[in-house]
Amino acid sequence: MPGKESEEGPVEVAAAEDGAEEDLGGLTMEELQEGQEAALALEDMMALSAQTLLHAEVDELYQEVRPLGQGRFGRVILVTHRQKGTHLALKQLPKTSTSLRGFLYEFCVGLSLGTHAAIVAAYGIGIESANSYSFLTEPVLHGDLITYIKPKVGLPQPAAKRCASQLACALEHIHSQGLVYRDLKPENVLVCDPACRRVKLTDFGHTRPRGTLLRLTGPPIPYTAPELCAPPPLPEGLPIQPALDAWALGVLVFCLLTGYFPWDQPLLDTDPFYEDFVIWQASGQPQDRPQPWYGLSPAADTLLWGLLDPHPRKRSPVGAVKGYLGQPWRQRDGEAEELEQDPEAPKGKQPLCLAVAARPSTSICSLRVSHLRPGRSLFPPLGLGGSWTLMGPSNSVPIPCKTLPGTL
Ligand SMILES: Nc1ncnc2c1ncn2[C@@H]1O[C@H](COP(=O)(O)OP(=O)(O)OP(=O)(O)O)[C@@H](O)[C@H]1O
Repeated sequence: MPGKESEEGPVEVAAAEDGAEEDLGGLTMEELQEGQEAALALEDMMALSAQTLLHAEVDELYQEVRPLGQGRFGRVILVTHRQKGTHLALKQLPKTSTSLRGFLYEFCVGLSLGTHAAIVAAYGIGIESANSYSFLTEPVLHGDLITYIKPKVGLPQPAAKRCASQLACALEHIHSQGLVYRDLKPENVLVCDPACRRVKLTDFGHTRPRGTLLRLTGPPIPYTAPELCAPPPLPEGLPIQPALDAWALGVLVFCLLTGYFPWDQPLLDTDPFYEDFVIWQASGQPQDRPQPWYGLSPAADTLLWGLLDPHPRKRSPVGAVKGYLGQPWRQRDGEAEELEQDPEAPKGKQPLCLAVAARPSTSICSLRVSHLRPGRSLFPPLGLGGSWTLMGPSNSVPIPCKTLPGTL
């Protein structure tokens, strides 16, 4: 997404003369300065890039080979350079939905970060055409990570660890530049080879300097950190911190290891899966472990509890992943089974696996139900949408809770 200017603004330094963190919405003076330096460096780069934009139609310079992807804001095409024959990825943003400033912002952030091995390299070529703005990056030809995460299974453990470690390094690099990425999700992670050995982060349209004031503008998604869902500390919004990315990394690692989202939204009272997680974090008792978390190892629990701490100041930094790479992240398969069928589990919390007929899809898929507590709902695996009818274990008798609407 190209950089948006509305609803965002820098924090006023003058508000913090006595160094009180409250005046800065929880930011320290040092953190604020780091963000402001990043913002100034980007402004300089945007001014220079505006002067060096090529004015041409894309097909005068490049030959289209095939589409690589389509986002909400732009399409990405594989092209070849007409003289050299080099393959490149061209992201094209229509002028109807993208301002020159928004384009320059995304272009320059990508350019300043693209030197990292786990970030898509940018080529510093920006083009203004009659109806669009475009820039060029390296093409990454094995699709995005979402297609590799098997629903209800995830990725093989070595691949999950490699992805987590490379993404943690990429995010650390972004944070070291005074920026917050803000859009970590599998769709923005490009895969370089079929075995998922190397991945690269792309799409810097949401990246902002640390301390930029932001409000949540749409409904939260699993990757949205809880502090963004709460009323902001300053009237203008929440000053953003790298902890937002640490939360999203925790959710992504959970998805990689299980093939499930841990919750739909990190909202107590609204999302029973999040509520279960917070109860388990508070008690630390094995019997409170939410069903979707069965199968994870103690090391994965500790790592994820740190990244998913609801308090941003206590949350582990993204680099914490590196300290856990030498330990298993999943229980042995047998152990996971034993846990699921634990006869000692209290009756009211016995996990249950039910068959669900998905509509309008024709396939029958098995979904998990959180706990046998009244009012508790389905735990949706990744990648399934539509509305659902709960069926009994025999796969024939509908359960009294009838049709559950559910859209992913
Ligand atoms: N360098 C690249 N090489 C190969 N495919 C790419 C590349 N960059 C992007 N894509 C593909 O194009 C899709 C859309 O790109 P991108 O996320 O940059 O667009 P967007 O409009 O900003 O998306 P969003 O809706 O998330 O804001 C990606 O999900 C990916 O599949």
